[in-house]
Amino acid sequence: MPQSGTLSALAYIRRLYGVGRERTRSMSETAAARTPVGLLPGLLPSLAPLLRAWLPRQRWFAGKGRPVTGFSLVSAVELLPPRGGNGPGLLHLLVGVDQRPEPPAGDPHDCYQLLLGVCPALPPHLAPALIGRPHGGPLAGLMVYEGLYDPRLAALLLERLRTPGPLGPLRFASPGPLPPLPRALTARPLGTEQSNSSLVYGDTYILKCFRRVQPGPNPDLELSLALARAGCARVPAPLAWYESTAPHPYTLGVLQPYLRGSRDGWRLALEALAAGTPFTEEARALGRVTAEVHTALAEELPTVRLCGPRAERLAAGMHRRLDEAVRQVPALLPYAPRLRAAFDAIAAPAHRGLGWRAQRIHGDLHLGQALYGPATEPSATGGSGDGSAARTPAPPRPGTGRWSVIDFEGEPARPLSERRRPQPPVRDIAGMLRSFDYAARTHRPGNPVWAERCRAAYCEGYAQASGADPRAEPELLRAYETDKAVYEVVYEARHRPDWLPVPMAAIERLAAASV
Ligand SMILES: Nc1ncnc2c1ncn2[C@@H]1O[C@H](COP(=O)(O)OP(=O)(O)O)[C@@H](O)[C@H]1O
Ligand SMILES: O=P(O)(O)O[C@H]1O[C@H](CO)[C@@H](O[C@H]2O[C@H](CO)[C@@H](O)[C@H](O)[C@H]2O)[C@H](O)[C@H]1O
Repeated sequence: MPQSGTLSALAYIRRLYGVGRERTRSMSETAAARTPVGLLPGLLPSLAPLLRAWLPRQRWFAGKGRPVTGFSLVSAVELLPPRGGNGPGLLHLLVGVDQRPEPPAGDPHDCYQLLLGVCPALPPHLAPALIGRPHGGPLAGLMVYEGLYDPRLAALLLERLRTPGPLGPLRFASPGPLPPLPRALTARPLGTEQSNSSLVYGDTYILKCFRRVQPGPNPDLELSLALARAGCARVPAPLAWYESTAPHPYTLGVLQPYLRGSRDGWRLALEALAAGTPFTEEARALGRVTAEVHTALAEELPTVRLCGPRAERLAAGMHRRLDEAVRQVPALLPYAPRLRAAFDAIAAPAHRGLGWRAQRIHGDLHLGQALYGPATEPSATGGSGDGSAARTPAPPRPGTGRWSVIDFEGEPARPLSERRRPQPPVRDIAGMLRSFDYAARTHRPGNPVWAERCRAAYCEGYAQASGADPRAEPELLRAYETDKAVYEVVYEARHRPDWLPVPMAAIERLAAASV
């Protein structure tokens, strides 16, 4: 076992998992990083049948429901060469996926980040990670699997993040040196697969690997760095990240401190509903935190006023998204005219020379993005002086903890350029209001009074901390709630059809309300 927190992690991996010297030599080899020229010919054609079956089953695969018609290799890096010894290899691939029909706007194909483990025989505990065994090509006869599920490969990725610098088309970066690695920092994939894939290292760090990537800085990294600069303690500050520099700049992964002992707001809200207890104090505190985050973002990044054509474009965007949503989910059609009235109402002030304040925002705020944790800061390493892992604190009792906000990526389905634009902060508030409604409707029996109380308390908390009550702009709030509900209808239809009635009930309510 390692002697100290600053051990060579390679030596640690070697000892812990019995990875041979020949194999681990690859760590220094990878520093000189190569595109695996020997692998390229035939690699993608041999993986294509496996990926065609495996990709659409992944929660993070955005193109569900449209057959995959082809693949293209955007980049390939051997983080650990396959066939280098007895242990596994790790391939980093960026793969373009062609589907039919092509999306009506934007890129004709999506690009996904894949971290593929490769080994001669898969240990039984990794059986669920199997992608398949290519019949031909450079990996013929080897097992190809989801590399993030293999703690040996996850450890390698963390070690790579500790040594900033280029690696072929990849670049590893950090704002400062990582704290010493605590002992026994075992990696586990986060159980709940969401839009991306996350690995938790010994309850100390969390590494989020983005799946569908788009060229340009991912706002999850960009905004978390800005908030760290602003000294906002409500958002875990990035410790390291990796990106690709060629052929396109993609943000690929971000390492943050893991907030031990915290629980997400969605679970807490459902528990409160089940216990029949109010959630208004938590909602009020969350409103205050949202205001703190918005204030810090407005201090750190540009703000604008959306007047004239820019305000009209806001409404036009909502109309466009509704058009597309109706195409995908025809059940929206009967409600569309009434929903459109809500969108038109926000363009009206533009005709009177008025406008809306806009700034960088979270972009996909809901209860699952708020973590309620112990009021005191966890230590940066999670380790005690001797390098042993710290005990995970018990989750705080209601009223004794504090909220943090995570996942500033915005709505993953939207183009990155759109997600990075300044937007009215009311949009985030609408997202959270929708979430209280979601929780209350998911619970049996539904509890609209609970939701209404939470919604009011959340707005009050926001007003207390920012001086601006979001309810003072009712047209904007309603338009954004409607826009969010439309997004949710498409999201649920695509990812969780059983949940479709939840946002559809909101659509019905919003369409029935008078403008
Ligand atoms: N810093 C953190 N500390 C503790 N848990 C976290 C942290 N960041 C994320 N999580 C957990 O990981 C889950 C997924 O993270 P998120 O950033 O929302 O990923 P995705 O983009 O895949 O939805 C969250 O719901 C939360 O439970
Ligand atoms: O957390 P992600 O960035 O992956 O966000 C996506 O998935 C969310 C669900 O996990 C989805 O949120 C919707 O369901 C939530 C309950 O599960 C609810 O609290 C939210 O209000 C509702 O929008 C989110 O929209 C989607 O982008």
